Amino acid sequence: MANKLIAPSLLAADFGNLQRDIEMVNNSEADWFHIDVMDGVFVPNISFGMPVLKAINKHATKTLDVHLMIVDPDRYIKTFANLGSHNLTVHYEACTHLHRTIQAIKAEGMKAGVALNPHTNVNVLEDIINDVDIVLLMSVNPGFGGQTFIENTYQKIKKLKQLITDKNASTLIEIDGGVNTENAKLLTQAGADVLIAGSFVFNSKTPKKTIEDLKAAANN
Ligand SMILES: O=C(CO)[C@H](O)[C@H](O)COP(=O)(O)O
Repeated sequence: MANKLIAPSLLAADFGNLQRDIEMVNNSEADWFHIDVMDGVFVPNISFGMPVLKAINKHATKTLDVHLMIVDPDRYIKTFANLGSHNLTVHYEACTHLHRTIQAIKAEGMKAGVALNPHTNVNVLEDIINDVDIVLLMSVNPGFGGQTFIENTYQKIKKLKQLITDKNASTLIEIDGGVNTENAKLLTQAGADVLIAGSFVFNSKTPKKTIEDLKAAANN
């Protein structure tokens, strides 16, 4: 089984001690930093934007996996590339010309991701899956950390995995929301490649060990 990746979500970090939390992730078994940018329009919450990403990039030593929960993301593709993003994920629901957006992300040298809200059927990606590096399945409604995992996600992962196999694509499946050591193994067994975890990691008294436990559960 391929190495399953863990991406702690900085949304749940202590912003007053951001450098400390970034160093913790740097020194842990985590693979990526997950960074949620919210605009208060596409989702009912505002997180952080460019200056914070610039600060994260100064200290982070791992892949920056940026998730744009914003309307009309095309406006900022170049900006996020310049800020050091390695992966840039946009929402299917926020894009009018998804193919064009994906090409624009790749043209800036980044991996292109597409996120699907819980209500969006994975079939909408049928004609574009070979162009997509990462599909991020929201396993909670986007906008807030600490929500309960939506069980329907398992069947979406299996369906998406089948689509990827049928189309002979090499797309990674990333899961976002409510991930913990209870569901990590079931998620990777269903076909997930990358697990994002925010509150489960940063609310833990021993976050570095929690990342280790998640990594072990995901790869068990
Ligand atoms: O995209 C997100 C919310 O919209 C986050 O990445 C999500 O917050 C993950 O956090 P948690 O592990 O606490 O559910």
